[in-house]
Amino acid sequence: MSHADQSVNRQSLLAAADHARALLDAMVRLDEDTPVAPELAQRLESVLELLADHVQPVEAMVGGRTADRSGPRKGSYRDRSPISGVLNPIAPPVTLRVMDDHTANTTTTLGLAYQGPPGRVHGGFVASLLDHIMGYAAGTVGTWIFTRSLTVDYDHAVPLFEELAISARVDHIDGRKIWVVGEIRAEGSVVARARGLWLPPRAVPKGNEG
Ligand SMILES: CCCCCCCCCCCCCC(=O)SCCNC(=O)CCNC(=O)[C@H](O)C(C)(C)COP(=O)(O)OP(=O)(O)OC[C@H]1O[C@@H](n2cnc3c(N)ncnc32)[C@H](O)[C@@H]1OP(=O)(O)O
Repeated sequence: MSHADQSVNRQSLLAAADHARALLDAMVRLDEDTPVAPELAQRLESVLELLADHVQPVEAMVGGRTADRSGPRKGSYRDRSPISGVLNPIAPPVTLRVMDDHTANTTTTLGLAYQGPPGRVHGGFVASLLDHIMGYAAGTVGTWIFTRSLTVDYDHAVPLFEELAISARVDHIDGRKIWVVGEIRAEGSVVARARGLWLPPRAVPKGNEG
């Protein structure tokens, strides 16, 4: 496939991911007695049939930078992230800004697919957002790092449908330990805060040494 074709294909994939995102939103807004339910199930089944011969085996997609170098490039690992992956429909997605001063930030607005208590973002997803943005701040110190500990304070409701500003910074480094703080603001006020510890593995995971 030529570069131009690749780029057109990627645009189509991005559009498909956006449609899938809109589908997730529509699914959680459907009335249980919606008359279109049988047709919806049928149409989605045929979409899955279309994909059946084209989805990659999971082994090709698991892993980091060097997953399956044997075949043609299967696409970026980061594009598949559940938080910032543009090709992953469960990701809002958020566009990360990662800075040289060991900070990371983003903004996002979440809809009903992320609802916990009525009108509020699910607490687990609040933690996931913080974990991800804080992980990227920690990732400015060392490439391979894992969340070892994360403590979230839910100070106030994290609202749906309003722009959330999520930011994180490395607080201090103690040997291998990277301590990070993060927060979420809505309308300028802090609604959730977190503190966490990130650590590199003792050995780089197999297949990702390059
Ligand atoms: C392509 C790649 C790009 C990557 C870019 C980055 C972006 C990523 C974005 C993604 C973001 C999403 C991110 C994700 O989703 S990461 C996925 C979720 N996290 C994991 O899966 C991690 C699971 N854990 C482990 O694998 C290991 O525990 C690791 C490797 C982390 C460390 O195993 P290791 O065997 O080395 O160490 P240890 O566990 O014995 O502990 C080590 C030290 O830590 C101290 N300790 C522990 N807890 C606390 C505490 N609460 N307060 C104070 N101290 C604490 C403890 O006492 C000990 O201290 P010391 O005795 O050594 O002094």
